[in-house]
Amino acid sequence: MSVPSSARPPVTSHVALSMRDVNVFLPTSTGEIQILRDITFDVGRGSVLALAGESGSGKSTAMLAALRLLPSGARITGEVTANGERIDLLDAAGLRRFRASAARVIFQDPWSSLHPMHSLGDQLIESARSADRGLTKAAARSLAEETLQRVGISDPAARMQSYPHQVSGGQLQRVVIAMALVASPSILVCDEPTTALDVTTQEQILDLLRELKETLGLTILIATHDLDVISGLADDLVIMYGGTVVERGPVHDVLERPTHPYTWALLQSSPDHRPGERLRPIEGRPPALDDLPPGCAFAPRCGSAEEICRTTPARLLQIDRGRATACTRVQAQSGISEVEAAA
Ligand SMILES: Nc1ncnc2c1ncn2[C@@H]1O[C@H](COP(=O)(O)OP(=O)(O)OP(=O)(O)O)[C@@H](O)[C@H]1O
Repeated sequence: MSVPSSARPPVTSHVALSMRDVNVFLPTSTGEIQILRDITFDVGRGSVLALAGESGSGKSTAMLAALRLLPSGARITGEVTANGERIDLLDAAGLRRFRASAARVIFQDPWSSLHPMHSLGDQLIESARSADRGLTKAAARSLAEETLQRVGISDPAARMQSYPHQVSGGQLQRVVIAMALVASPSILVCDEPTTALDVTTQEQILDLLRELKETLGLTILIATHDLDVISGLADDLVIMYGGTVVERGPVHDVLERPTHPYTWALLQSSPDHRPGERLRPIEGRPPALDDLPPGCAFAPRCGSAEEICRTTPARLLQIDRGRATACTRVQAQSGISEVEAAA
């Protein structure tokens, strides 16, 4: 018996952040290039969803699209919903409010997230007051100190006086996380937040994110190359390839029973799941986004590809409760067809 195969479940109140058929086009000297294709996923309220894939698969662009932080000239279609609000329809004032308080972003490199000439305290206070204009400077200061304590910075009052160059990378990433938290966001978007840090520090930052999810009920969308990040922190996993989602599901299901040959190849390329290890490249090269093959984008690198994979575009379809795959062969084996999906 087949299960319902729509890969687009309705957005419910349990969903904090949702992307529906999101396409992103960036301008080039000769026109525009499509970076993302039909991205669809939900991040459950208070849960962690990881985006994984090789470099260039579109993870960062998907995160920027979720916050409408794309470079100028970018064109986006589809729907982005956060806390029940259509982000793709917000005007400039609505967007400023959304980014100042509801959703905050943490980038890979903590040094680039902070102004080198301003004290950490001033930057934390500014961040808190950008989210709540009614907050006095004194209240913002005490919120900043409390938050530094929460993220594991000792002697916060003294640390507030420091400048970024006086603090180690791991401590600085904690400060960047505190800068996000002073805004009391419900959604934290983390773009490879540990990649620039040494392995021990990576572990500490991951522990902190786990703790914040548990104690504050934060919803976290995280992009990563690191399988250890995925298995220890995420509830759900989205695998991206060539600007599209090729597999989606609960993290342990996907890691233990991958359905898409690309997911399988990713896991094979890093069999030990060692902490801090970046995924080793898979044989062959990722596709050029402006020259995708006519069928499945992974077919040229896929040892199991058949004629249909090379000729028919792959579509992400639900094959089991909570599981979706874009592998045409697996869909056929599961008795799922696109006709059913459209019904
Ligand atoms: N401003 C831009 N103009 C043109 N192409 C871009 C731009 N930004 C990103 N791209 C292209 O979009 C694709 C996806 O990039 P993106 O940074 O989203 O991938 P990623 O999976 O996050 O990679 P990484 O892990 O290396 O950060 C890449 O091919 C990249 O070259």
